[in-house]
Amino acid sequence: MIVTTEKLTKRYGDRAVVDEVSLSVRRGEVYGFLGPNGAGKTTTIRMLLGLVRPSSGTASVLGEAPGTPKALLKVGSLIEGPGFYPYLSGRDNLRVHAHRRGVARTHVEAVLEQVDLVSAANEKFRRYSLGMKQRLGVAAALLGQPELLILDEPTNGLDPAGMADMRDLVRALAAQGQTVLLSSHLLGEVEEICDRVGVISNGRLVAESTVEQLRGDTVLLIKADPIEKAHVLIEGSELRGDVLHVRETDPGALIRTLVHADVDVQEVRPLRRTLEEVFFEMTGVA
Ligand SMILES: Nc1ncnc2c1ncn2[C@@H]1O[C@H](COP(=O)(O)OP(=O)(O)OP(=O)(O)O)[C@@H](O)[C@H]1O
Repeated sequence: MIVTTEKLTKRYGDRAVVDEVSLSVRRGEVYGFLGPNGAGKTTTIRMLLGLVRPSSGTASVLGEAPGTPKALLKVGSLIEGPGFYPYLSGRDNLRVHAHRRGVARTHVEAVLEQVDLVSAANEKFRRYSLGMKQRLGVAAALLGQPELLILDEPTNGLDPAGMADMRDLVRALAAQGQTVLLSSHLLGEVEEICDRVGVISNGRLVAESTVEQLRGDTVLLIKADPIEKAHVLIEGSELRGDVLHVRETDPGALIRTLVHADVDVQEVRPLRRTLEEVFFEMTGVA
């Protein structure tokens, strides 16, 4: 396990903004920390980085207590935009960061490549698009080859193209084996790039599982004629108006059964609950 928390809690006054959160991030996965604004994502992440002291509960990051020098050396993070100098180039900004963190200069070229900014490396930071600025932030977080990369709302404020770019970047890093913990209030985003998801609502972790598990079983929708005959033939099917719903079995076998019985099959398609629907059910927030 790269990260584990045990009943991690942060109270401000008598309000628990993070309330007994127990989560785990495994090596090599992209873990999505999903929740509406104000749910407690940033506070949790700040506790994992040793920036906020928990009121109770524990957290372990790469086997270390959060915020200890040993833990910090193995974690790269992008929370608030890192300080970059507008009049320095992207490359020079990274050199400054590398120097501050005691990372060899040669790493700068490697991370520029990782985030696909080599061709723009000599341009001044202030000329970068928001998406490029964010990628440079990820590059800075990658300096020192951290075992864990933590990104807090990495696509916030980006236009759709920038968001797509950032998703591609996270996927590319994951393909290289990088463990990533990212937070988001965007379901589609988490759905697309994460292996597992922790859903947080009002400070509480209300679910933790793979995206698939979260969605639950897939249901097949069947249109056929005559529908009543199909209903009788397909065990466990439910007649809903003029279509059938059935928990996914083998669609091929199902179609064969109907066709052999002279039932005309017009449509068979999966009815997938979107993560959005699931999320809404769990948090009451669309
Ligand atoms: N220092 C603080 N003092 C008091 N309340 C705080 C403090 N920091 C955060 N909060 C409150 O805790 C709650 C959770 O905030 P947090 O930033 O962790 O949420 P979040 O899920 O990251 O949301 P967002 O996406 O808006 O950042 C919010 O209601 C916030 O107002």
